[in-house]
Amino acid sequence: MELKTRKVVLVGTGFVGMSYAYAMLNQNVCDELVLIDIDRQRAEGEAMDLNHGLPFSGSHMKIHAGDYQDCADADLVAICAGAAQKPGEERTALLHRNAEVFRAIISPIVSSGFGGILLIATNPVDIMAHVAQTLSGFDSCRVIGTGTILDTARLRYQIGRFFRIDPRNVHAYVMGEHGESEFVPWSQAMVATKPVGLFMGENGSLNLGQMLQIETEVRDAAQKIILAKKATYYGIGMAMVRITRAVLGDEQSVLTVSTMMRGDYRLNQVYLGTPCIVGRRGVTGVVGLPLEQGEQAKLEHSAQILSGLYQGLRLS
Ligand SMILES: NC(=O)C1=CN([C@@H]2O[C@H](COP(=O)(O)OP(=O)(O)OC[C@H]3O[C@@H](n4cnc5c(N)ncnc54)[C@H](O)[C@@H]3O)[C@@H](O)[C@H]2O)C=CC1
Ligand SMILES: CC(=O)C(=O)O
Repeated sequence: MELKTRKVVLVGTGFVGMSYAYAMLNQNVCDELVLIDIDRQRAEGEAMDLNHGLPFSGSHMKIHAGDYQDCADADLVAICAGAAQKPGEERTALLHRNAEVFRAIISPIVSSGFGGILLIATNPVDIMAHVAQTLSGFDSCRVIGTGTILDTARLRYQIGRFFRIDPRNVHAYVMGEHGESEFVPWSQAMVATKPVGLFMGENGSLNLGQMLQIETEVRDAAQKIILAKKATYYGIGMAMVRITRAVLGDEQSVLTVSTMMRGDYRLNQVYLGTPCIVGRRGVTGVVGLPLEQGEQAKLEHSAQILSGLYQGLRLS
């Protein structure tokens, strides 16, 4: 019996796209990786460069530049195409430019007959995932935004550093918009199974002021990196690989991706970041955390901002 190959198409071979591709190669995540960019020459050059790393990787991945017809039999299409923030610019300032980019990209993906999962990283990612879902007409479970997975990684890293604990043993989430209105539901933050407020590490326990400081550092991390080196890409590239692995391996992993709320947290018809169950069929469930009243209000505030911006596009 012939084994089914795992095929991924990447649209947008800039900083984020190529960090994703490089991590995909190093982690040997799929059998075929196709690179698409409006700048075909760039996609071809990137494919050549990655192929020259194959002899060092232990991977047999087939990597090549392609076009939208390649989406027809792909398991997952990842989109990182579009404009990125300049120093001081908010993610939401990119909305209209990137909505135009998506009008050009989504239609040929759909026309190819693509039946897999769409993974969106382009900012502002929650609204861009919603735009992709509307333009494609796909069931929302098949259209996933990277949401707050990167912010959550930044949070886990910061809490781990404070307590000198492996971040993989920190279970805490950033929820809401991947942007200014995101927040940490501290009532749900644990080290191992112990609430973060009760945990004692080498530096003692985490007080409210320190929690606020960590939350602010997480929220401002992107601006700080963009000011220092123009763009952020390694973290998001690896986060996208994590989501891709969950989909291709049908892992049913809990990841803070952006998905359409359908009555979850008493919210409807808005994409935002929340812990979700991710597998072969995309998002198969939203993990409903018992948020405190103030945390629920922050989530609703985030939803209101995202919903207003999406509706301003007048797509449907
Ligand atoms: N979700 C997240 O957590 C993160 C999202 N991002 C976002 O990812 C996006 C990409 O960022 P970078 O890679 O740094 O930008 P970049 O400018 O390096 O790359 C963008 C690529 O998109 C391509 N492109 C533009 N229009 C296209 C079209 N119509 N069809 C095909 N390709 C097209 C460009 O040729 C370029 O290669 C930005 O929107 C950025 O804000 C960046 C970091 C984290
Ligand atoms: C650029 C961006 O969205 C981030 O690094 O969080």
